[in-house]
Amino acid sequence: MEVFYMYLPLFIALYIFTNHFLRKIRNLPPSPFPSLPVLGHLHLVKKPLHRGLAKISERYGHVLLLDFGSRPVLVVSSPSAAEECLHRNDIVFANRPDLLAGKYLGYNYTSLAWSPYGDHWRNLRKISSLEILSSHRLQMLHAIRVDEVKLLMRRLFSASQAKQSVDMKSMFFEMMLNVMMRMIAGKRYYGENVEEVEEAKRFREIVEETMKIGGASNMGDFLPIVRWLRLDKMDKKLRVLQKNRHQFMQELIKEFKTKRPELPNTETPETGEKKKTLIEVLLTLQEKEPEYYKDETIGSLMLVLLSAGTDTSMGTMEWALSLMINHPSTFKTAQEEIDKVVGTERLLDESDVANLPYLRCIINETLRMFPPGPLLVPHQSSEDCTVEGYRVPKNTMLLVNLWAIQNDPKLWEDPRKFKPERFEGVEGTKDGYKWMPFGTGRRGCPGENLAMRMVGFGLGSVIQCFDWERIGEEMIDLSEGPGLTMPKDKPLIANCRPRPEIVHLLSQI
Ligand code: HEM
Repeated sequence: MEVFYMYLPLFIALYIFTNHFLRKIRNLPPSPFPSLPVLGHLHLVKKPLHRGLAKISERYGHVLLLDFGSRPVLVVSSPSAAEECLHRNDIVFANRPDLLAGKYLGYNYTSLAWSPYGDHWRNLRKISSLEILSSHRLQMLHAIRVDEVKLLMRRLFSASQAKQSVDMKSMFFEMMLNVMMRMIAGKRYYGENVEEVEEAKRFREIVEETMKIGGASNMGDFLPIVRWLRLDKMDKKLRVLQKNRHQFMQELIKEFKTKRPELPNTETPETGEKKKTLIEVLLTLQEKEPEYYKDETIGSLMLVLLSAGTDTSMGTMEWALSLMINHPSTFKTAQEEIDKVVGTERLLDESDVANLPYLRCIINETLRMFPPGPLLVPHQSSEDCTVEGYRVPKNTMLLVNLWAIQNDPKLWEDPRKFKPERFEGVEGTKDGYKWMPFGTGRRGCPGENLAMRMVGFGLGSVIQCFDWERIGEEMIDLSEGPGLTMPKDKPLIANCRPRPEIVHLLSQI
């Protein structure tokens, strides 16, 4: 035994060096030295993950193969490498890794966001695209978004009359949740005559917890020993969270099945077409194919859309308004643009956003600096492939460091400066994978159209109707908090004053 301990350091050193040289011989992408037994490169990776990985890439290169414990992880942080993965090798990388989050929150890898590339995923994606996220559907459900933006304006107006500061994180969240819930299940949680406060609180906690622990930074995913010894309690946390999520959705489905709420204004006047919510469509499909469209499948799809749609869009509006309050001249330019295009005799409508290029530049710049998916959602290779000449083995997890690409000083002048003007004339183009906050390719975000409409509409309206001020001398704190969707560390609390020229419109809402 003594001899074993004597030679242990030698064995470890031998393992590390052999491993390192074998990588070169096998033409694998570069990786920092050393990769330790058991830990791999985890000792080098600091949180938040996107920043920690950006530091490593700065030093070792924009295509890296890291060992997260026992799991090989390809980290790419340049537009050309991202293009190779998400365009040239799009199908190869269209899988998701088998992380704990996908096991628990993704209904054993069967939900839209976690399911492997294949027929089941294609079907879920088709249903969500056709039945809720297509331009046609979005147009049909336009009235819901108008209602909810008006409700937000009314609430802000009342708060300003009462000289109260407003918590814009909550305000935007509540608006987004109402929009999503009404489009999905014809139900709202906030507003006058709504008695669902407890349910809304429950769902908010569910979304917050999902974004906190639902990602790719759980140690148990990489170090089996952590799971076996239950050192990070992650299995338990995820199991409890999933129980709550599942229960919430099943109650919603049950309520819908027993009451089948009559939705107001369910026909489009122009076509007479019925405005079905997603849950109605899914329950109709269930009648035809009960084996496939189980309550669990229906709940899982609604959960993915609700969680993916609410936090991301809300966060973008919150960051954008925070940035503008810190940059009053940008805010003024946006307000002047709205006054010129929309005027002060009517409220801004979603359709106006197409004619407000500066507002769109502000949104693009916010998504560049604070992308809600800084590492996208992890992908995984389904077979061997090559990236920038290196061999990437099957079952390698892929992290595209979008944050690093979108904040790279070699690609962007003064990347940490808020300069919406940089998007003038080029906005809307993907510009060679330099800017892709919604990802791209087969697994790219299916909600981009809805998100851009809602963010533009919500943000444009708060700019048109109110002037904004900080609550104290200090600038709005722009620190990032922990969590999947890059939340602000501290919620945005601010004062709003209705603009005198718009008061007549606000008092009529
Ligand atoms: C500002 C708002 C949003 C941003 C920045 C955003 C961004 C993203 C990103 C980066 C991904 C991962 C892409 C990849 O893995 O390559 C994604 C996936 C996804 N997003 Fe969004 N998203 C937003 C809003 C929405 C909305 C409103 C919905 C729907 C209601 C939605 C539904 C989804 C779904 C279902 C996926 C998983 C797709 C799949 O795995 O096939 N997102 N989103």
